[in-house]
Amino acid sequence: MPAFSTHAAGTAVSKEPDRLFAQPLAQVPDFAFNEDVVRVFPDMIKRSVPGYPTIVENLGVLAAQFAQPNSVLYDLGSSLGAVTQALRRHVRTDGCRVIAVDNSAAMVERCREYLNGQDSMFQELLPVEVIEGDILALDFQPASVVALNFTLQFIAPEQRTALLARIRQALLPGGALILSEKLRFNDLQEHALLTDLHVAFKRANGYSELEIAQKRSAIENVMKPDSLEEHRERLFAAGFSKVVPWFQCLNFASLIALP
Ligand SMILES: Nc1ncnc2c1ncn2[C@@H]1O[C@H](C[S@+](CC[C@H]([NH3+])C(=O)[O-])CC(=O)[O-])[C@@H](O)[C@H]1O
Ligand SMILES: O=C(O)C(=O)Cc1ccccc1
Repeated sequence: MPAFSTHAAGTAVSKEPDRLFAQPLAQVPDFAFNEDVVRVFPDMIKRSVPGYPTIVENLGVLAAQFAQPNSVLYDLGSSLGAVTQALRRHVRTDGCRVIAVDNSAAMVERCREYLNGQDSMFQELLPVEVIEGDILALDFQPASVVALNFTLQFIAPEQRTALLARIRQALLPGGALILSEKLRFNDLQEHALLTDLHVAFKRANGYSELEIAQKRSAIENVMKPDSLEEHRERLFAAGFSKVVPWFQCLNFASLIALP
Protein backbone atom coordinates (compact mmCIF):
# COMPACT_ATOMS: atom_id res chain seq x y z
CA MET A 1 0.00 0.00 0.00
CA PRO A 2 1.48 3.40 -0.89
CA ALA A 3 2.24 5.54 2.13
CA PHE A 4 1.20 9.15 1.73
CA SER A 5 0.92 11.99 4.16
CA THR A 6 -2.04 14.05 3.04
CA HIS A 7 -2.15 17.74 3.92
CA ALA A 8 -5.24 19.89 4.26
CA ALA A 9 -5.08 20.87 0.59
CA GLY A 10 -5.07 17.22 -0.40
CA THR A 11 -1.43 17.34 -1.45
CA ALA A 12 0.26 13.99 -1.24
CA VAL A 13 3.98 13.78 -0.42
CA SER A 14 5.09 10.20 -0.95
CA LYS A 15 6.81 8.54 1.98
CA GLU A 16 7.10 5.26 0.13
CA PRO A 17 10.41 3.48 0.82
CA ASP A 18 12.78 2.90 -2.12
CA ARG A 19 12.85 -0.81 -2.95
CA LEU A 20 13.25 -0.32 -6.72
CA PHE A 21 16.43 -2.40 -6.96
CA ALA A 22 15.70 -4.89 -4.13
CA GLN A 23 14.81 -7.86 -6.38
CA PRO A 24 17.33 -9.38 -8.79
CA LEU A 25 16.76 -8.01 -12.32
CA ALA A 26 17.73 -10.11 -15.37
CA GLN A 27 18.87 -6.90 -17.01
CA VAL A 28 19.17 -3.60 -15.17
CA PRO A 29 17.60 -0.87 -17.33
CA ASP A 30 19.20 2.59 -17.55
CA PHE A 31 18.02 4.84 -14.71
CA ALA A 32 15.14 7.17 -15.70
CA PHE A 33 13.10 9.71 -13.72
CA ASN A 34 9.82 7.86 -14.35
CA GLU A 35 6.68 7.27 -12.22
CA ASP A 36 8.34 4.48 -10.22
CA VAL A 37 11.29 6.69 -9.26
CA VAL A 38 9.00 9.65 -8.51
CA ARG A 39 7.01 7.60 -5.99
CA VAL A 40 10.11 6.76 -3.92
CA PHE A 41 12.26 9.79 -4.75
CA PRO A 42 12.30 11.61 -1.36
CA ASP A 43 13.39 8.39 0.37
CA MET A 44 15.86 7.46 -2.39
CA ILE A 45 17.70 10.77 -2.47
CA LYS A 46 17.93 11.09 1.32
CA ARG A 47 19.34 7.54 1.69
CA SER A 48 21.68 7.88 -1.32
CA VAL A 49 23.16 11.37 -1.15
CA PRO A 50 25.15 12.10 2.02
CA GLY A 51 24.43 15.64 3.20
CA TYR A 52 21.37 16.12 0.96
CA PRO A 53 19.08 17.60 3.69
CA THR A 54 21.87 19.97 4.84
CA ILE A 55 22.56 21.11 1.29
CA VAL A 56 18.90 21.77 0.48
CA GLU A 57 18.21 23.71 3.69
CA ASN A 58 21.36 25.83 3.35
CA LEU A 59 20.71 26.52 -0.33
CA GLY A 60 17.87 28.72 0.89
CA VAL A 61 20.18 30.52 3.33
CA LEU A 62 22.84 31.05 0.62
CA ALA A 63 20.28 32.19 -1.93
CA ALA A 64 19.00 34.87 0.44
CA GLN A 65 22.49 36.44 0.35
CA PHE A 66 22.60 36.58 -3.47
CA ALA A 67 18.96 37.35 -4.35
CA GLN A 68 18.56 40.73 -6.09
CA PRO A 69 15.31 42.75 -6.16
CA ASN A 70 12.89 41.98 -9.01
CA SER A 71 14.83 39.00 -10.35
CA VAL A 72 14.31 35.33 -11.08
CA LEU A 73 15.66 32.43 -8.99
CA TYR A 74 16.00 29.26 -11.06
CA ASP A 75 15.81 25.70 -9.75
CA LEU A 76 17.08 23.64 -12.70
CA GLY A 77 16.26 19.92 -12.53
CA SER A 78 13.82 20.65 -9.72
CA SER A 79 12.49 17.08 -9.24
CA LEU A 80 9.83 17.33 -6.52
CA GLY A 81 10.64 20.95 -5.65
CA ALA A 82 12.69 20.55 -2.46
CA VAL A 83 15.15 23.30 -3.48
CA THR A 84 12.38 25.54 -4.81
CA GLN A 85 10.62 25.31 -1.47
CA ALA A 86 13.85 26.14 0.43
CA LEU A 87 14.32 29.21 -1.82
CA ARG A 88 10.72 30.31 -1.30
CA ARG A 89 10.98 29.98 2.48
CA HIS A 90 14.28 31.82 2.92
CA VAL A 91 14.35 34.58 0.31
CA ARG A 92 12.57 37.77 1.36
CA THR A 93 13.94 40.13 -1.34
CA ASP A 94 11.31 42.30 -3.06
CA GLY A 95 9.91 41.17 -6.37
CA CYS A 96 11.71 37.81 -6.59
CA ARG A 97 10.07 34.77 -8.11
CA VAL A 98 11.18 31.18 -8.57
CA ILE A 99 11.16 29.27 -11.85
CA ALA A 100 11.52 25.50 -11.42
CA VAL A 101 12.32 23.43 -14.51
CA ASP A 102 12.37 19.67 -15.02
CA ASN A 103 11.97 17.52 -18.14
CA SER A 104 10.32 14.59 -16.33
CA ALA A 105 6.52 14.87 -16.68
CA ALA A 106 6.06 12.58 -13.66
CA MET A 107 8.32 14.80 -11.50
CA VAL A 108 6.64 18.02 -12.66
CA GLU A 109 3.15 16.76 -11.90
CA ARG A 110 4.04 15.77 -8.34
CA CYS A 111 6.16 18.92 -7.86
CA ARG A 112 3.19 21.15 -8.70
CA GLU A 113 0.97 19.28 -6.22
CA TYR A 114 3.60 19.62 -3.50
CA LEU A 115 4.17 23.36 -4.05
CA ASN A 116 0.43 24.13 -4.20
CA GLY A 117 0.05 22.36 -0.86
CA GLN A 118 2.86 24.45 0.64
CA ASP A 119 1.14 27.63 -0.62
CA SER A 120 -1.94 26.75 1.39
CA MET A 121 0.10 26.09 4.55
CA PHE A 122 2.54 29.04 4.58
CA GLN A 123 2.07 32.75 3.95
CA GLU A 124 4.54 35.04 2.20
CA LEU A 125 6.14 32.37 0.03
CA LEU A 126 7.73 33.66 -3.20
CA PRO A 127 5.59 33.03 -6.28
CA VAL A 128 6.66 30.02 -8.30
CA GLU A 129 6.22 28.72 -11.83
CA VAL A 130 6.98 25.08 -12.64
CA ILE A 131 7.97 24.45 -16.26
CA GLU A 132 8.11 21.02 -17.86
CA GLY A 133 11.03 21.35 -20.25
CA ASP A 134 14.66 20.73 -21.13
CA ILE A 135 17.05 23.11 -19.34
CA LEU A 136 19.27 22.94 -22.45
CA ALA A 137 16.49 24.65 -24.44
CA LEU A 138 15.57 27.24 -21.82
CA ASP A 139 15.47 30.95 -22.64
CA PHE A 140 16.95 32.39 -19.43
CA GLN A 141 15.60 35.61 -17.92
CA PRO A 142 17.88 37.88 -15.86
CA ALA A 143 18.54 35.80 -12.74
CA SER A 144 20.17 36.40 -9.37
CA VAL A 145 20.29 32.77 -8.20
CA VAL A 146 20.57 29.61 -10.26
CA ALA A 147 20.54 26.25 -8.45
CA LEU A 148 21.77 23.13 -10.22
CA ASN A 149 21.33 20.68 -7.35
CA PHE A 150 22.61 17.30 -8.61
CA THR A 151 21.37 18.00 -12.16
CA LEU A 152 24.50 18.83 -14.24
CA GLN A 153 25.78 15.26 -13.77
CA PHE A 154 22.80 14.04 -15.86
CA ILE A 155 23.54 16.44 -18.75
CA ALA A 156 25.67 15.03 -21.61
CA PRO A 157 29.30 16.07 -20.83
CA GLU A 158 29.74 17.83 -24.20
CA GLN A 159 26.72 20.08 -23.46
CA ARG A 160 27.80 21.17 -19.98
CA THR A 161 30.04 24.14 -20.83
CA ALA A 162 27.48 25.72 -23.16
CA LEU A 163 24.75 25.39 -20.52
CA LEU A 164 26.94 26.98 -17.85
CA ALA A 165 27.89 29.79 -20.25
CA ARG A 166 24.20 30.56 -20.86
CA ILE A 167 23.59 30.59 -17.10
CA ARG A 168 26.57 32.92 -16.66
CA GLN A 169 25.14 35.29 -19.30
CA ALA A 170 21.80 35.41 -17.46
CA LEU A 171 23.31 36.07 -14.01
CA LEU A 172 22.99 39.58 -12.59
CA PRO A 173 25.85 41.30 -10.72
CA GLY A 174 25.76 40.14 -7.10
CA GLY A 175 24.08 36.86 -8.07
CA ALA A 176 25.42 33.29 -7.94
CA LEU A 177 25.19 29.81 -9.36
CA ILE A 178 25.00 27.08 -6.73
CA LEU A 179 26.18 23.78 -8.19
CA SER A 180 25.90 20.49 -6.27
CA GLU A 181 27.35 17.29 -7.75
CA LYS A 182 28.64 13.82 -7.01
CA LEU A 183 32.42 14.01 -7.48
CA ARG A 184 35.02 11.75 -8.98
CA PHE A 185 38.63 12.06 -7.84
CA ASN A 186 41.78 11.97 -9.98
CA ASP A 187 43.75 10.48 -7.09
CA LEU A 188 42.85 6.78 -7.28
CA GLN A 189 43.27 6.19 -3.56
CA GLU A 190 41.05 9.16 -2.66
CA HIS A 191 38.46 8.01 -5.22
CA ALA A 192 38.42 4.44 -3.87
CA LEU A 193 38.22 5.57 -0.24
CA LEU A 194 35.31 7.99 -0.75
CA THR A 195 33.47 5.54 -3.03
CA ASP A 196 33.78 2.81 -0.37
CA LEU A 197 32.58 5.22 2.30
CA HIS A 198 29.59 6.14 0.11
CA VAL A 199 28.73 2.42 -0.15
CA ALA A 200 29.00 2.20 3.64
CA PHE A 201 26.64 5.21 3.92
CA LYS A 202 24.09 3.43 1.70
CA ARG A 203 24.45 0.17 3.65
CA ALA A 204 23.94 2.06 6.92
CA ASN A 205 20.74 3.49 5.40
CA GLY A 206 19.36 -0.01 4.83
CA TYR A 207 20.33 -0.72 1.21
CA SER A 208 21.45 -4.30 0.49
CA GLU A 209 24.55 -5.22 -1.55
CA LEU A 210 22.20 -6.20 -4.41
CA GLU A 211 20.36 -2.86 -4.31
CA ILE A 212 23.66 -0.98 -4.26
CA ALA A 213 25.10 -3.00 -7.18
CA GLN A 214 21.96 -2.80 -9.36
CA LYS A 215 21.56 0.95 -8.73
CA ARG A 216 25.22 1.45 -9.68
CA SER A 217 24.73 -0.28 -13.03
CA ALA A 218 21.44 1.61 -13.63
CA ILE A 219 23.12 5.02 -13.25
CA GLU A 220 26.53 4.35 -14.84
CA ASN A 221 25.37 5.20 -18.40
CA VAL A 222 23.24 8.21 -17.46
CA MET A 223 25.12 9.97 -14.68
CA LYS A 224 28.70 11.09 -15.37
CA PRO A 225 30.39 12.83 -12.42
CA ASP A 226 33.39 15.14 -12.91
CA SER A 227 36.26 15.97 -10.57
CA LEU A 228 36.39 19.25 -8.64
CA GLU A 229 39.24 20.36 -10.95
CA GLU A 230 37.08 19.69 -14.05
CA HIS A 231 34.22 21.68 -12.49
CA ARG A 232 36.49 24.63 -11.72
CA GLU A 233 38.00 24.70 -15.21
CA ARG A 234 34.62 24.38 -16.91
CA LEU A 235 33.09 27.13 -14.74
CA PHE A 236 35.98 29.47 -15.58
CA ALA A 237 35.67 28.55 -19.29
CA ALA A 238 31.96 29.44 -19.04
CA GLY A 239 32.88 32.91 -17.75
CA PHE A 240 32.57 32.59 -13.98
CA SER A 241 35.19 34.57 -12.03
CA LYS A 242 35.28 32.73 -8.70
CA VAL A 243 34.48 29.18 -7.52
CA VAL A 244 34.04 28.51 -3.80
CA PRO A 245 33.22 25.04 -2.45
CA TRP A 246 30.95 25.50 0.59
CA PHE A 247 30.06 21.88 1.40
CA GLN A 248 31.45 18.38 0.96
CA CYS A 249 30.22 15.14 2.49
CA LEU A 250 32.14 12.10 1.21
CA ASN A 251 32.00 12.21 -2.62
CA PHE A 252 29.19 14.80 -2.82
CA ALA A 253 29.92 18.52 -2.90
CA SER A 254 28.33 21.89 -3.49
CA LEU A 255 30.02 24.95 -5.01
CA ILE A 256 29.21 28.64 -5.24
CA ALA A 257 30.20 30.12 -8.61
CA LEU A 258 30.24 33.92 -8.94
CA PRO A 259 29.75 35.81 -12.22
N1 LIG B 1 17.91 18.18 -19.59
C1 LIG B 1 17.16 18.27 -18.48
N2 LIG B 1 16.26 19.27 -18.37
C2 LIG B 1 15.49 19.37 -17.25
N3 LIG B 1 15.58 18.53 -16.20
C3 LIG B 1 16.47 17.52 -16.29
C4 LIG B 1 17.30 17.35 -17.41
N4 LIG B 1 18.09 16.25 -17.21
C5 LIG B 1 17.75 15.76 -15.99
N5 LIG B 1 16.77 16.52 -15.43
C6 LIG B 1 16.13 16.35 -14.13
O1 LIG B 1 17.11 16.59 -13.13
C7 LIG B 1 16.70 15.96 -11.93
C8 LIG B 1 17.94 15.36 -11.26
S1 LIG B 1 17.67 14.97 -9.55
C9 LIG B 1 17.68 16.61 -8.88
C10 LIG B 1 17.34 16.70 -7.42
C11 LIG B 1 16.67 17.99 -7.03
N6 LIG B 1 17.33 19.17 -7.60
C12 LIG B 1 16.60 18.09 -5.52
O2 LIG B 1 17.44 18.79 -4.96
O3 LIG B 1 15.72 17.46 -4.93
C13 LIG B 1 19.23 14.39 -9.04
C14 LIG B 1 19.28 12.98 -8.63
O4 LIG B 1 18.24 12.29 -8.64
O5 LIG B 1 20.43 12.52 -8.27
C15 LIG B 1 15.63 14.93 -12.30
O6 LIG B 1 14.37 15.29 -11.76
C16 LIG B 1 15.62 14.95 -13.82
O7 LIG B 1 14.34 14.72 -14.39
O1 LIG C 1 22.64 6.49 -5.66
C1 LIG C 1 23.74 6.90 -5.98
O2 LIG C 1 24.75 6.18 -5.94
C2 LIG C 1 23.98 8.26 -6.41
O3 LIG C 1 25.03 8.52 -6.82
C3 LIG C 1 22.98 9.37 -6.26
C4 LIG C 1 21.66 9.27 -6.94
C5 LIG C 1 20.56 9.60 -6.19
C6 LIG C 1 19.29 9.55 -6.76
C7 LIG C 1 19.15 9.19 -8.09
C8 LIG C 1 20.28 8.89 -8.86
C9 LIG C 1 21.53 8.95 -8.28
